[in-house]
Amino acid sequence: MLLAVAATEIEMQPLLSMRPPDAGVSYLLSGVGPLETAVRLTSHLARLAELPAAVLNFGVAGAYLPPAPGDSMPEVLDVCLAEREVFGDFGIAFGDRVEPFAVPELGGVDDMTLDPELALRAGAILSHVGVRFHRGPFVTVAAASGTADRGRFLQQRHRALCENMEGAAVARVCREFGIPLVECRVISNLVEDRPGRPWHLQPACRKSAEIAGLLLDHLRDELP
Ligand SMILES: O=C(O)c1cccc(C(=O)CC[C@H]2O[C@@H](n3cnc4c(=O)[nH]cnc43)[C@H](O)[C@@H]2O)c1
Repeated sequence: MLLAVAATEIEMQPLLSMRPPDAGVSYLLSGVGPLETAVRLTSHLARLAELPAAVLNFGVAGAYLPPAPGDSMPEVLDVCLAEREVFGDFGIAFGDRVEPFAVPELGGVDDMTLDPELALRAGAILSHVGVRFHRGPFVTVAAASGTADRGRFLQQRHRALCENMEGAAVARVCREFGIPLVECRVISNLVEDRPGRPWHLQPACRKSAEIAGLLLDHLRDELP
């Protein structure tokens, strides 16, 4: 059994509408943000008689701007596969900067490498069908970045591709339960000064659901 997790109806619904009910896959709406996600996912997993073989976290994300002109970064509707997930706004905020606590004991697990084998498999599945994608670190924030400066800070601090509001919480819970996680998102917007350009939420959600369906179909056949 695989578990597909998305934050909102607008991200989940296109996947459900394009797939028949499937004995090999279950679905969970995590809600928006790391707290709601950790609570709902933990509560869901704790009630299962058998844990899923893997979790897929999918949906949309905001791409950080290129650190220097000409640098390659994801653009709107690009596909991104996570190598790591980091809690980007855990610590002490100085304007757009976030610094870790000086006392290490105050820190929890805030930087997680995702299952490398699963990430490789997911990458191979995407490549096999000709889907181009970016691979790299993702940042999770409780407060979506509203300025390009904050985005630039988080991008440079973590060498990250994009930000979202759930992935690190999913990673932390999966680590606790010993479940491999793969995370794949499609860019709906750029992290820039608000209000910025309009978001491409609907096409990004549709594309993200198509990619999620593809990954679920292949991984369901490959995993125990
Ligand atoms: O209206 C807003 O300002 C707003 C801010 C963040 C997310 C939303 C959504 O409706 C989408 C839900 C989902 O999208 C992820 N997401 C997408 N872009 C970003 C971003 O630039 N920063 C953080 N999260 C983003 C996130 O995982 C949300 O759960 C609306």
